[in-house]
Amino acid sequence: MVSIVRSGSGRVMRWLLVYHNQYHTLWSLKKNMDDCVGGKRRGFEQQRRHKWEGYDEIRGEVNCPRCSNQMPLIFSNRPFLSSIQDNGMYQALKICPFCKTAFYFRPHKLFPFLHGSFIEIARLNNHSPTPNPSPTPKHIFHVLNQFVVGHHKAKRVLSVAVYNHYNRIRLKDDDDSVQPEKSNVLLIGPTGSGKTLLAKTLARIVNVPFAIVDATTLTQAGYVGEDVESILYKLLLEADFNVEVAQQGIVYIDEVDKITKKADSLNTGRDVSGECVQQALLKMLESTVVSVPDKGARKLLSGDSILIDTKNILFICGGAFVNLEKTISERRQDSSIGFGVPVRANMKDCGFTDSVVTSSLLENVESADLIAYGLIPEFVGRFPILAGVSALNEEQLFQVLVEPKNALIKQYKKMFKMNNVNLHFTDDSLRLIAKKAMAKNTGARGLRALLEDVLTEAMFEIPDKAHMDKIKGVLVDEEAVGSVNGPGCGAKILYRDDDELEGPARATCL
Ligand SMILES: Nc1ncnc2c1ncn2[C@@H]1O[C@H](COP(=O)(O)OP(=O)(O)OP(=O)(O)O)[C@@H](O)[C@H]1O
Repeated sequence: MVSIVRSGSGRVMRWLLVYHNQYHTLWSLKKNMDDCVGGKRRGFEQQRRHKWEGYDEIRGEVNCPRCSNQMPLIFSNRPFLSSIQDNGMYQALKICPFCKTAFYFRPHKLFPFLHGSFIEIARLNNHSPTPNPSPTPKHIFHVLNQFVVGHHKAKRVLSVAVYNHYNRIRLKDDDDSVQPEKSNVLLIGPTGSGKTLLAKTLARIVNVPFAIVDATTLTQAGYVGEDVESILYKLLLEADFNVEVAQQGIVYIDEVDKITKKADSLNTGRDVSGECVQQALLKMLESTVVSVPDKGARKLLSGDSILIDTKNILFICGGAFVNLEKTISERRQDSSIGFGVPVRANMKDCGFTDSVVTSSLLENVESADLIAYGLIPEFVGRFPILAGVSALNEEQLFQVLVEPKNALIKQYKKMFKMNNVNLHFTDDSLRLIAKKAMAKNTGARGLRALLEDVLTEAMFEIPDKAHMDKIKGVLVDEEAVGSVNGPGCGAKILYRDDDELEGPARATCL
């Protein structure tokens, strides 16, 4: 929920903005709108313009439904075309200055509350060269909170890192010899904890192109696999081949823990060692001009290439670094914090759970731990910002299901709504799904698979037009989900005909 403040008056009136989903927004006006309809309009500032005399404007601040940045908005009952007769309807057209997305505000009714929806018309220019104005760390943190559950400390670290990075770019024309260096970020945390989501959301907030690559597929030129240059080709693609824009994008390199010496010893089957891949990445991570083969083809086969300067590209690397906490614990023991007793054992004795111990250790990760793990010092040196995220606990998995703007439950409800069917979940069923995901140990990644299991049969049945008008709704309760280790009967399709319960649930549940 976001409040909109009416401007132009000493008395601030708050409105309530409720997001339906990313594109459509329901507007509610807390204050009874009685004042502003039927010609009374006492509550609003009336701005008369010479050409459009007689029409009213309502000024507000809204958060862009796409990028969440705040922008001013003016609703007017002035028709968009002078040839169209005045129908008294308030409406607004707006291009978000941050993500360059054009929206039309279509009101449905003004009384008793202002109701309407945002319609995305077009994205004019996907990305702007330097985000202007650069969102502040607090704003970045606030938006991250809307999309990513938990990881409070990592979000603060990332908010500051991204703010500084883009501020640093703005300094580029300064004559001053002081030039802040680039600070790439290394995110450490278990699978499905939201590392990629964090990086993706950051790119969205600052509205720059974003590319994801898997470190395990990278290799050196001449070997089977992707050359490191292909990373920049992906960024170029995202930037619609606008080199200036691509040069300020964010690259997320996943699974960097798989290009360590330790991973090599597990025989990954690659032609080149992980260490060679780290070496190949070094120049790009820092600042160099890379010749990116056109069409992403290999340099040897292709004629043309595009030059990309990486000095303003923010690289975020992520990896699970399984058992890294042991290395950290051993180091801390050496530095006598544990008085000879392993730190982990110490903390466990104090009643901390395994995950709390792990996350607290990961928050104290240092470059030396990563070198001990098998990253080469030169590689680690290019990541001055280290952030640890811990495995999500059961409560957080529950929150992932319902709270983020793009929460899974909201996505499925929307899909069912497309067939005019309401999907309901009981609170207990969602908690059970979270429990099952915990047992699977795949973090939030496992939640979607569990929901698919429960909903597939219902999704198979519902679009069948013959039954659609008879359907009252679809219910997911504990029985539908089953138990921690066993499957349930699947979502229950409720028919208008009283006691009728059909679909996958019928045989087992009734
Ligand atoms: N903290 C979180 N808040 C909200 N959603 C999350 C969170 N963590 C994971 N998810 C959900 O789980 C999905 C997978 O997460 P993501 O890919 O970011 O994990 P990851 O840590 O990068 O995993 P991996 O290391 O395996 O790549 C996301 O698309 C998102 O829907």
